[in-house]
Amino acid sequence: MTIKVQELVKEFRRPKRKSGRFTALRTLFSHEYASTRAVDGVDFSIEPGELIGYIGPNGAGKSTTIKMLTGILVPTSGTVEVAGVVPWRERERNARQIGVVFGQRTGLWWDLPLRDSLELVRPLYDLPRQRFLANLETFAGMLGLDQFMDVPVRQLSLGQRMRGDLAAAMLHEPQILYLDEPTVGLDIVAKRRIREFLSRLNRDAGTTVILTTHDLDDVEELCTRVILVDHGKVLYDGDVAELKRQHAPHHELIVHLAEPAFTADIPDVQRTRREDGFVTLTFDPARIAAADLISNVLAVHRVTDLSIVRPKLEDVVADIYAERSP
Ligand SMILES: Nc1ncnc2c1ncn2[C@@H]1O[C@H](COP(=O)(O)OP(=O)(O)OP(=O)(O)O)[C@@H](O)[C@H]1O
Repeated sequence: MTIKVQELVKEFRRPKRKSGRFTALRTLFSHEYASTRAVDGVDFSIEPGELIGYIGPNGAGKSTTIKMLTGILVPTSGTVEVAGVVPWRERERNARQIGVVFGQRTGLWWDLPLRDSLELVRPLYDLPRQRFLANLETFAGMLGLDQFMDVPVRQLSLGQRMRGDLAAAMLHEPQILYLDEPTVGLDIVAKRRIREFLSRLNRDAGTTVILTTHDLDDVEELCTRVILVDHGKVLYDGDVAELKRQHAPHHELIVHLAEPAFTADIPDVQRTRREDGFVTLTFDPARIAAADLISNVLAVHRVTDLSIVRPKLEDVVADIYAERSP
């Protein structure tokens, strides 16, 4: 069930807008086009059972890539293989092995109770009744759907609807799940529930999960690997921890001392006294381990409080975006 993407390009062309009188008419008959390279030579491969964060700023080309992986869009050039299937050539075969959830839209029937809406998934995949019912029970249990199975989809809260969408995407037991912003607009509890579900699915069923999101806490909590894209190109593909090491190598130890002056002299550590009386010690864990630093401080001072602050993925990524934006 490997996903292989090579030199993937998607260009959108639209007629150049003409200015002056009869704008719409002149645009309609114009043969000039403006083109956007939404995806500009992307390569990656994903092994079965990985849980990947596919991230990047607005307009980076994430959704366009997901749409090519799911077979909704045909690329301008390049290749995609999902378990040996070229998604846009064999859409139906591809659909049987993947589940898709777009956070901004629902795949459920608005006017039907959730149960009936999920029931409509069955014929799409020719699922035998017994298998369908067993899966429905499993996912309803995992996602806590039982209380609102009989509520029309239009009356569900965003979080409840998203859980319904996740169940709908998983009823045919796909081995790959694509999620485009599954936690957008959800409160903290609903987000946590979705994250727990994805983590369990990945751990217990070995489902490969590809997740695009602007909520980097989703990535930090769920993913070990991240693919960072901007302007249609891959900027980074690898470990979340390594991305942090490369861009924000320093951690902070924040201490509060019983005595007024900080006198411990520790090489490679920068210290600043904060207005609230705490001292911030900035250190590189590759040079000195947090535990050694703490012992060094405790050897000289009586400490009344301490905490360690590690760089957050959100800050690291915000810095990368900021450096790149014109
Ligand atoms: N159907 C389309 N026709 C023309 N241009 C498009 C189309 N779909 C996307 N684009 C353009 O392609 C670029 C990439 O869009 P895409 O939606 O893939 O980005 P994204 O990374 O998913 O962004 P976001 O985080 O805002 O959802 C953008 O410049 C967008 O305007």
